[in-house]
Amino acid sequence: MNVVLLLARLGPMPLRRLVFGAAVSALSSAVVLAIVNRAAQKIAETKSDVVDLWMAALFVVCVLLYTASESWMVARMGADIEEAIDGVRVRLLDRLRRADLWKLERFGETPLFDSITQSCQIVSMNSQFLALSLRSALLIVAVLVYIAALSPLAFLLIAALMAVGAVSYLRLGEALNERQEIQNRHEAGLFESVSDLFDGFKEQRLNSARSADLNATFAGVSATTTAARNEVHLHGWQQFVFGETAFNMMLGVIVFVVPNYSSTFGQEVVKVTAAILFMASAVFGLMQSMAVMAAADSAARRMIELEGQLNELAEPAATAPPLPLPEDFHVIRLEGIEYAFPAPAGEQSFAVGPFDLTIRRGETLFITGGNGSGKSTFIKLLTGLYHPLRGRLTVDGLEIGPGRQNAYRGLMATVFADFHLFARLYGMDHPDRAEADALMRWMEMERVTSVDGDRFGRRDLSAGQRKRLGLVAAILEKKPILILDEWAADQDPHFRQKFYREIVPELKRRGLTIIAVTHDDHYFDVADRRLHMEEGRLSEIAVPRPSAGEGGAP
Ligand SMILES: Nc1ncnc2c1ncn2[C@@H]1O[C@H](COP(=O)(O)OP(=O)(O)OP(=O)(O)O)[C@@H](O)[C@H]1O
Repeated sequence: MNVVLLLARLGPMPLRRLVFGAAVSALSSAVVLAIVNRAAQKIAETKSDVVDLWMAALFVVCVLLYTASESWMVARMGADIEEAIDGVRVRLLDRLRRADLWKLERFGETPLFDSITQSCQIVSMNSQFLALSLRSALLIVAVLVYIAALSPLAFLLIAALMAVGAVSYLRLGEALNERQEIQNRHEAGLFESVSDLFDGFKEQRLNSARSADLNATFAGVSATTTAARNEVHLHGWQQFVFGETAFNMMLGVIVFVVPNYSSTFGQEVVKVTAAILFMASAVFGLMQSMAVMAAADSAARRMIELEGQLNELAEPAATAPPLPLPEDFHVIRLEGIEYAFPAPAGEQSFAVGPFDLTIRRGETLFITGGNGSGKSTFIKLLTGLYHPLRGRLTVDGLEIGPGRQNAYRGLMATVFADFHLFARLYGMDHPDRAEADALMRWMEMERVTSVDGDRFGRRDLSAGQRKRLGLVAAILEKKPILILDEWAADQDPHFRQKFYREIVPELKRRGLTIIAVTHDDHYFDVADRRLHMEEGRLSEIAVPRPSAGEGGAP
């Protein structure tokens, strides 16, 4: 039971509480049955309608005990399972945070979204059924013990019938679980289709053929999901109807079979029948809970599995003891660095390197090259987001292994081509207000938005404006190295010129080492060095210097 495993992560106490609550609830319920039977028998024997007050008082106590223990158990269980879910959710996010980039790219987003949102919700909504299942199971055991005390023969027959019924019921449950798994896979496909529609909303609105095709594909995925769901419902009901039939058979056995083999059973038949009918709510409750629990259990399994998978996605830097690096470094050296993307069978993988390169502090380096030549891959290797297959990276002679990875990354501020503008300036407690305002003016953004505390006032901006805010955030980080991937690609001609002719030189003057991927050949002269990428290989090209009196801008 994966929900139990989830709960066990909080230590032994929640499980003990659950068993204790269920036992008290089941026992008090069974005693209620015994009291009712006893009281009814007494009335039948004495033919008197005088109420036995002691028995009535005991009855009230047991009913109150049942109510209190049941409410306490379900409420406690709900709180415990929420705490367990919270723990898993936080751990999932923490592991995700420290995952290796390329392993994460391979893993995909869907299972992560599913587990962090949907699975948590399913477990949370259905967890109380675990408490009810356990209480129902214990109540059934208690009633069986009561029946055994009344008539050992009836007990043996009922127990045997229940054992056969339970095994068949569980077999049907296994078939149901398989269908449930198939349904989950189809639902993940449905989720992917919906994401596709959201991500490509504009494109599909502008092209009716694409929109119709997308719709047909979505309808197909939706139909298979519906079919899978129907299968689940069908198997669920088949299982339930089988359970009901088996239960009715038990009553038949009591009334039609047992009297043939026991001469004394006539005195007990009413009590045993009452006991079985009393057990009905527990049996049907258990059957229903098990169906619901199957969904919660498979969601809990997905959460537990994902935790394990994310463990494997963690990069070595996440667990290695951290080692420091001097912030005032002088040189970064790449020696024989090579990397290749794993390729599907039969296809050739894209490989970059070997890179042999020295970057000196304060240099402005432009990385140029055609689309798909490997510039962004090089940047990911340089920033330590991808790990080279061969070669080594050093800072002032210190090798960047797992222990120094975080300190090394700490030297850099970045604005990637597909950068994300965070809701808050995470990691910056109190950015200097005056400096932030000055930067906003420098980026010509002061009329559009502002830095309020540790967040930007607005984030619903154009692509070029968002990039400007990304640069403000990167400069505010005050890191010695600034890495920009096609930063100016979204800028208008005026600001592009300002970026290359004013901003980059000023940042260089402030001592920053700037490494920028660019296609803007009019401004290559701004760099100290230009490295050109072709099919994954870097070569240095002389930087054109404007002759005296010649303006750099086009
Ligand atoms: N996650 C990935 N998995 C597999 N292959 C990848 C992955 N990312 C990039 N590639 C491949 O690596 C090659 C280089 O990609 P990269 O993004 O480094 O090029 P680029 O020079 O930055 O191109 P552009 O100028 O278009 O941004 C491409 O052929 C691409 O197919």
